[in-house]
Amino acid sequence: MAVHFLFPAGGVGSRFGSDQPKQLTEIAGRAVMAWTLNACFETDRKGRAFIGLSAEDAAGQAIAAGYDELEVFTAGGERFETVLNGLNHMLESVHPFDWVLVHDIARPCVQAIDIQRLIDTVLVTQMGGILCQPITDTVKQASSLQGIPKTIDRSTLCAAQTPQCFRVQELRDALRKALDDGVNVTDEASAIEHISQPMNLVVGSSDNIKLTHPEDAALVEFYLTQQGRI
Ligand SMILES: Nc1ccn([C@@H]2O[C@H](COP(=O)(O)OP(=O)(O)OP(=O)(O)O)[C@@H](O)[C@H]2O)c(=O)n1
Ligand SMILES: C[C@](O)(CO)[C@H](O)COP(=O)(O)O
Repeated sequence: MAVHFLFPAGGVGSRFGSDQPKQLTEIAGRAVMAWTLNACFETDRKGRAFIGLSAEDAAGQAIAAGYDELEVFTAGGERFETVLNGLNHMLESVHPFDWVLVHDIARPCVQAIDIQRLIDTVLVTQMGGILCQPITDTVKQASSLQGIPKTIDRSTLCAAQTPQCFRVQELRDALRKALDDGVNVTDEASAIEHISQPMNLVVGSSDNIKLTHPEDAALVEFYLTQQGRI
């Protein structure tokens, strides 16, 4: 079965706060979305690649047009809607049992070696999986900023990254069910958890950060430099 990429790229970056979608931010002369796509296309994926963009995002559309292998679909108002649009679009022409790697366009420091390890794990086990990172801080349960918070055993916790890889139809159906059931879906794994399916947790790299706040741009540049990509 093929392994495809789906890039949700319809966000506006409200927490980043610039006057354009954050994935258009230039780092060392190249847009964040281009750094992300270049890293992903270094992998041995043997599948197609789809990107969800807003119709108003002319600059994003222009960058996407520079990649022959990218197929564009229309993004939704929320991340899960973009992913759902993409999966529905894919199911018109790919095999439902194919695998899809969903990767935030806003994670430009992802390394091909980590994506490849996720792909290999999924294909060997024939079970979906996600890249993740063990939590290093002591974690408090804090429903308010007062009172005595509970400390949570961090050995049971990890931070979810992307890519997250599942079968195309299973993920589409799981996302739909999660939405029908009113479950808050911030990543693909949330939907798969809701249908009680197991998945692989593949430890990735701590530099696979998401460009979220303005200060993350300097970190992205630092990590890309450290990786020898700048
Ligand atoms: N309607 C949306 C919202 C988000 N995303 C994508 O989902 C990924 C992760 O989302 P996030 O970091 O939340 O991006 P934004 O929505 O752009 O940021 P913010 O929440 O700060 O507005 C990004 O690649 C973003 O482009 C998307 O495809 N469609
Ligand atoms: C998918 C994700 O990047 C995994 O960490 C995350 O869930 C996106 O959600 P956010 O609320 O926009 O950070």
